Amino acid sequence: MTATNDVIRLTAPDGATATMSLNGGHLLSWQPAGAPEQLYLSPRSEYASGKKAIRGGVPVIFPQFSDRGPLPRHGFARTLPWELVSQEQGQDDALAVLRLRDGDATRAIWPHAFELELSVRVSGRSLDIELACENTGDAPLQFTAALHTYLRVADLDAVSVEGLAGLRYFDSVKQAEALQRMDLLLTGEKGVLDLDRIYFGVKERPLLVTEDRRQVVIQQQGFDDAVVWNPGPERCAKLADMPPEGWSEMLCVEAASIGRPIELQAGENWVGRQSLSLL
Ligand SMILES: O=P(O)(O)OC[C@H]1O[C@@H](O)[C@H](O)[C@@H](O)[C@@H]1O
Repeated sequence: MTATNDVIRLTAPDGATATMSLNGGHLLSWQPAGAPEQLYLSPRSEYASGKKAIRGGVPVIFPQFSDRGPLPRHGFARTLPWELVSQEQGQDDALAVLRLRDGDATRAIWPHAFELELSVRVSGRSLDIELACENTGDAPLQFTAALHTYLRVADLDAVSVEGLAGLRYFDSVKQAEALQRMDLLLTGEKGVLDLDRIYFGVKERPLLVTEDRRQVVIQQQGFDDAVVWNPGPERCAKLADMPPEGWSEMLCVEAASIGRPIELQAGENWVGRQSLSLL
């Protein structure tokens, strides 16, 4: 395992790897043991620190999801420099812990004292991403958050997501609430393209993402909701940091807490986790 500039490479003894950037506390790559890359990273992504978030991998969304508040879109954690707390190779895994604390830049727009820790663990065919927040101030604070995972797919038309049946969702494209009736969400379907939905109350339900014979199980803890996002061709064309066809090679399945913001009293902690396993 090495740390070059702001990039940290984790390698488990079984060959599973992950790469993280201290810029944004951003997971860039996950390669399970004996399997290809599982995360999408845009070839047009901008890496310049403090300017734009990296497009792809797993951006950390904190303390505000999307435009649901006065802060910059998706908050500030994804564009600030994080520090490396620890990095180690265990008997059957590799782990890194990154930290972000409040500073002048955050207090100028969000007047709270906090400490975020992002822990990433790779082992075999699984990846665990844990986001912890401690209220280090003396007043209560509230936030929304997400682990904005961009899954790499070969062809969105062949991808389905199972496990959301019966849940209410907010359709951010139509700006309306709806009920997910079918268990199978065909993400590349005509009419579903430009998919941007917040599913409420997912909690610990496992979600199964299938593309031909590849299956990834995603399970979350601590996060209430999940977001499924794909910009589709038209919206993608407007994203300067995505190639025109990039939308067909990715699907975001995000562990999130949006509907019910997380409240922390002084000294309290919250932990949210997203675990991915390649079957
Ligand atoms: O372009 P950004 O700021 O990284 O956001 C990407 C997308 O992130 C998703 O989480 C949101 O639901 C979408 O509405 C948004 O477009």
